[in-house]
Amino acid sequence: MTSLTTLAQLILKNCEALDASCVARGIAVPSLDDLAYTPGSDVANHDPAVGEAIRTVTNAALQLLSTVRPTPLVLYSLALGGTVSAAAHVAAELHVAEALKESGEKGLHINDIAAKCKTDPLKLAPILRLLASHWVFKEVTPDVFANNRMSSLLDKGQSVEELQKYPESKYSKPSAGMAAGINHFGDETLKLSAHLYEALSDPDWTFSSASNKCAANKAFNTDLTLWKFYEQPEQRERYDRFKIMMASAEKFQAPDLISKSFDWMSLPKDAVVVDVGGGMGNISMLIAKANPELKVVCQDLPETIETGKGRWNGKEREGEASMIAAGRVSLQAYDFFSAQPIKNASVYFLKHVLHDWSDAASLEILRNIRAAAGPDTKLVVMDKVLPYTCLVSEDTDTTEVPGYMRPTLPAPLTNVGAASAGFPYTAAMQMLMIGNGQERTINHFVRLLKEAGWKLECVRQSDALAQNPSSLTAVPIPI
Ligand SMILES: C[S@@+](CC[C@H](N)C(=O)[O-])C[C@H]1O[C@@H](n2cnc3c(N)ncnc32)[C@H](O)[C@@H]1O
Repeated sequence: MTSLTTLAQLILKNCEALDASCVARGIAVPSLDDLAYTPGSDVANHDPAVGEAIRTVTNAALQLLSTVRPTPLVLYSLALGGTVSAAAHVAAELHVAEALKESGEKGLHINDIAAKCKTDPLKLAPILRLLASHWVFKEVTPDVFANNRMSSLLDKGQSVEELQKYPESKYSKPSAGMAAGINHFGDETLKLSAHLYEALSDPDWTFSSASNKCAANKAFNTDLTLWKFYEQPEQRERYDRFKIMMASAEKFQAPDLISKSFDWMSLPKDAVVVDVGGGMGNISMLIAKANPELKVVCQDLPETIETGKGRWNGKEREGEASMIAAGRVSLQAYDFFSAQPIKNASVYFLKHVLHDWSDAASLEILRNIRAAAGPDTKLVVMDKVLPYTCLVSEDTDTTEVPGYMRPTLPAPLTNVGAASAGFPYTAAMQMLMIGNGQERTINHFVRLLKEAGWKLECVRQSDALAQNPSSLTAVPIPI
């Protein structure tokens, strides 16, 4: 039987290890009341042992909280999670963090904050109080709020006056990526979430794999896929915000993610790597820079390829422009639902592509590549490998994929997913809502690839809980 103290002891043991790691790094354990966040000041770093201890603390603390709190209350708190997202969205849109910047730890009265942010103090107060109860902003004295470590991340790097005068350039500073993400989640994600059941319960949509029969279509009352919807002139602000969020999210990924995604050195000189659905070519450039003997072709839809060509033209990007001039990187317009024009490439690389699509659509993409593949071709898929929330032992799971990291749990923990603090599962929900897409478990990948004529040869993972995308290498099999 699990006692509360068993859980508490697990937390204690791992907190001691984290304290020691902070001492060894010469940093203080950060306070949630710190006035600002600075990169590198988190307890978390890239040390795997630190990551493991954090996951255990997270998991044990969440299990402890869910155990001691009244069960109906735990469920209601979960169901009300969307209100926090809405509150953070309002705070970021009204520029509250910027309004509080000057007043430091003393903070500002809610009436003054509301006046600066041009809103009603009686409406803003409950919003800030909900956030403060989650350590985003701090109520320093009654009705007086100040910034803290978490709310400082909402600061877009401009004054309230500038932001109000030029709203179209509110995300122009590098620090605005976090606010772009908060506003995307509080706008699109929240709207889509509210329409998920409507999409699932529509009798004509329930079993549809079409990417225009999902929550996004109900939420925005459109027949267009989300990507086509975004391309409409009146959706420009949302689309730009999405791109800024994606670009800033890349910074949180492990820096060696791409170099470790495949044994690039094993390829012969002038081997062709096709980055299918490669966007504007960021990843193609990374591969080509690290492996100057390869020829990398980035394929994407015509509009994206055109934008990409402009992007690698400027003076500040001479390195990239010269790789294009030398033919090391090229950009090619191509729709991956049609026949693949490059035959027998050494590698077809698909990063963050398949998760956007249902199984039916993914099979089409994979089969088009399979038809172009030669006997020595490798397929590299980079996506999350979604962990099961239950523990799977080697005895019960017969999947044998070299490199697959089976999650483990110290007793008395019972929920693998809790250690991830939800992240891969919320991503899976987003994929479902934006286009009937899927984040997939290892067995799901094995099945899907096999059906398209590929055998999953190995997987490279930096962690077992999908905090980073994994890289799956497959080889063609007879169809
Ligand atoms: C999530 S992004 C991933 C981009 C890039 N691989 C990365 O990881 O940064 C998905 C990409 O698929 C592209 N895409 C969507 N539909 C496509 C299609 N039918 N043919 C080719 N590319 C497509 C999008 O334009 C977008 O660049």
